[in-house]
Amino acid sequence: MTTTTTTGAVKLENLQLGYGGKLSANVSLDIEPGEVVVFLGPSGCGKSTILRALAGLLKPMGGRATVDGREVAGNEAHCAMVFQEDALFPWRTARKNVEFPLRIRGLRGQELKSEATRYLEQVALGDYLDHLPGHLSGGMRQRVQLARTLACEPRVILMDEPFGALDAQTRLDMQQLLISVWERSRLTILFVTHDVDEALLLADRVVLLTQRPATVADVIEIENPRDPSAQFQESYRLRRRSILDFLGGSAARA
Ligand SMILES: Nc1ncnc2c1ncn2[C@@H]1O[C@H](COP(=O)(O)OP(=O)(O)OP(=O)(O)O)[C@@H](O)[C@H]1O
Repeated sequence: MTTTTTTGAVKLENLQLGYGGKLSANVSLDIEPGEVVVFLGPSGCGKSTILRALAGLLKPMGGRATVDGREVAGNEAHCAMVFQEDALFPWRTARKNVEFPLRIRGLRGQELKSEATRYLEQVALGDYLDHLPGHLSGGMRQRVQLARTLACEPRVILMDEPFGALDAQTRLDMQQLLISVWERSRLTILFVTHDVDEALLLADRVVLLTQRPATVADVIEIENPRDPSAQFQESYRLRRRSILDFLGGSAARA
């Protein structure tokens, strides 16, 4: 992987997570700065739980998670989350939504406006600055959410099935948009999906998780990450088949 990114190293060390004393995940994993890691696993295994812990929304039952050597605590500023259902303020325009984290960062006046505009232009929404979320399509709302996430200047972006609710074409467009955003920012991205093709397109590494409690079953290095033409290679077809077999086997055992 060629990247000059120096921040955004994520380390999960025997990280145990759960609810009401019941274990949902027990994972160890080292993620390099600027890496895109995609989690795949059976439904309910604990994928979202891992992201929630990194966002500081869930306290570990054991072990630890660090970002650049610093233990993740509540309200983790270094990690920003993008959910499947957009979490925009419906009464604020696209630009005002993006201004929100910028205000927290201390920006005001013309600088606030121009920075928010710049982030929205990065996601090709420069013509929709004053639109309310309700007047935007699902894909556009996800783009606003991505712009708002970038405006937080996180070291790590956590994406929980962000394109799961979009139609097939919009989903492909969003994948390409995310690739172009990543190429510019080189941020570390942890991404959860159920879609094997999405995982194989976006990831530097795909992490296969077992049934609940999620543990790391396998880590697959992708040779040509973010190259759409890779899907026409035989190696892609074989890898895709083996992942589908793994997921199918997990579902059968559940
Ligand atoms: N707030 C909660 N309270 C209690 N149990 C929970 C809570 N959130 C999740 N769980 C349980 O923890 C387990 C892991 O949930 P999680 O949402 O992380 O799975 P997932 O792999 O992301 O699922 P899916 O692929 O279906 O989205 C599930 O069995 C779920 O029922």
